[in-house]
Amino acid sequence: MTPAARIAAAIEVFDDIEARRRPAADALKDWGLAHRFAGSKDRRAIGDLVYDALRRKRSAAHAAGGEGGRATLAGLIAVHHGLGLAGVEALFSGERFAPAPLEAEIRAALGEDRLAAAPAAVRGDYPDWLEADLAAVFGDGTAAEMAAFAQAAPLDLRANTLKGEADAIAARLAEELGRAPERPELAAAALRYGAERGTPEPHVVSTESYLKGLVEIQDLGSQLAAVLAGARPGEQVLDLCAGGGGKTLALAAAMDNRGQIYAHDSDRRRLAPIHDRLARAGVRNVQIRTPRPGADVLADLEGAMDLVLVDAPCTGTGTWRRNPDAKWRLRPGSLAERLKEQAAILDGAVRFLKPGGRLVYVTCSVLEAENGAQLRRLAAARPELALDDGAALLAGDGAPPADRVLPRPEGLLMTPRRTGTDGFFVGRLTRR
Ligand SMILES: C[S@@+](CC[C@H](N)C(=O)[O-])C[C@H]1O[C@@H](n2cnc3c(N)ncnc32)[C@H](O)[C@@H]1O
Repeated sequence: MTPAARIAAAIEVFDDIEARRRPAADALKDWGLAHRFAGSKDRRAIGDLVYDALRRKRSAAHAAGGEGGRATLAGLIAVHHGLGLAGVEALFSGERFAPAPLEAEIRAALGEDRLAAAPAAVRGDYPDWLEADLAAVFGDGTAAEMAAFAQAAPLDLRANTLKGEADAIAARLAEELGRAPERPELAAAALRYGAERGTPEPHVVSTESYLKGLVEIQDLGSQLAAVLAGARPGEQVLDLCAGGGGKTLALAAAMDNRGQIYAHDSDRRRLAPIHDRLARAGVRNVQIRTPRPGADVLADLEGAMDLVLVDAPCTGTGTWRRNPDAKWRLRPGSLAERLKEQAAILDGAVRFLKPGGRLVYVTCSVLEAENGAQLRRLAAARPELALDDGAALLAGDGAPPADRVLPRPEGLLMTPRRTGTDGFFVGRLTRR
């Protein structure tokens, strides 16, 4: 397919996502099934365009003075991909399989610099209803912080130190993929393949390193959240919302397989992949506590934990680089639901702490209501808990330097702009 034909396909898929309010992955899959002539390179390029257009939906459409797939793709290519009006006109040629020539209004808008004077929510590509929440956290930096959420995310890996040295694992992966990973300075075990337009993401999951459990796919922010949890060899640790076990595996590596981790999730289907992942990674200090109807499967852990990790269900605003369609689907009602769940989980987590035990709370959200406000509420309701600030968290081994995170009174925030990660909040309370 020509570059112009790929853009025409991206416009079609984008409009399908918008019209039917469906996940981007489903719309792309359907397009692929209906256009079997398109090769894998074409499908990937179309997918990249669609995801990029979703990340920059507001700013791109605004720059092109319209809305919908045509305006958004035209604005994306002119402004964000740097091709300018002439570059877009060459692609929107109306020739076979290319998009039809630009409407006069789009051409006129692209001839101006409409973004410079646009409101922060347009420049930063986020929904208006979150303006106050985001400004409360980022202040004047809101548009810049959120613009970083509109960039494509790298592929981050964690070298599994239970199976080898990070340097040796990086070298092996470089050989298998014919491309050396970067080594982000913020975590000793982190490996990274940057997202470069036009360069396909390496197929890590088919490498021997991956199949043998030498590497896990995990955003650097998630890796750092596990480091900041501060699990030490020999401790008793409850991973209360373990899901597929991303943080469980990182905790086990930090503990060098010593001590005990109990991995639980209220949803047994979410927990299901953890069995294979633990085996592949050579983890031996995890007991999986699968929920059973009517049973308290964690009753014996009451008052016995050095560390309880609550990696809470959240709105996922921190993952908008990877899930840009979720950014536009999020509604106040779902935020309210997550807030209720988080409060209930936090309240329920306290019973497991032994005196001196730490409750570490993690979300992949940047919204204050889901983060600091939850911990302030819990600390006020439970005088036996002391709320630690961000500085205390950063004093631990392997923590990122203070100037790379946004310190908060109740913990700290990582963001794409500051930390080069997804958005993550980490806070900690200690039982007196
Ligand atoms: C952010 S995800 C966990 C991700 C996981 N820790 C990881 O690192 O891969 C949040 C998880 O919380 C679980 N969850 C929701 N409500 C819960 C509850 N009341 N108790 C325990 N887990 C819960 C969800 O099923 C979901 O798997």
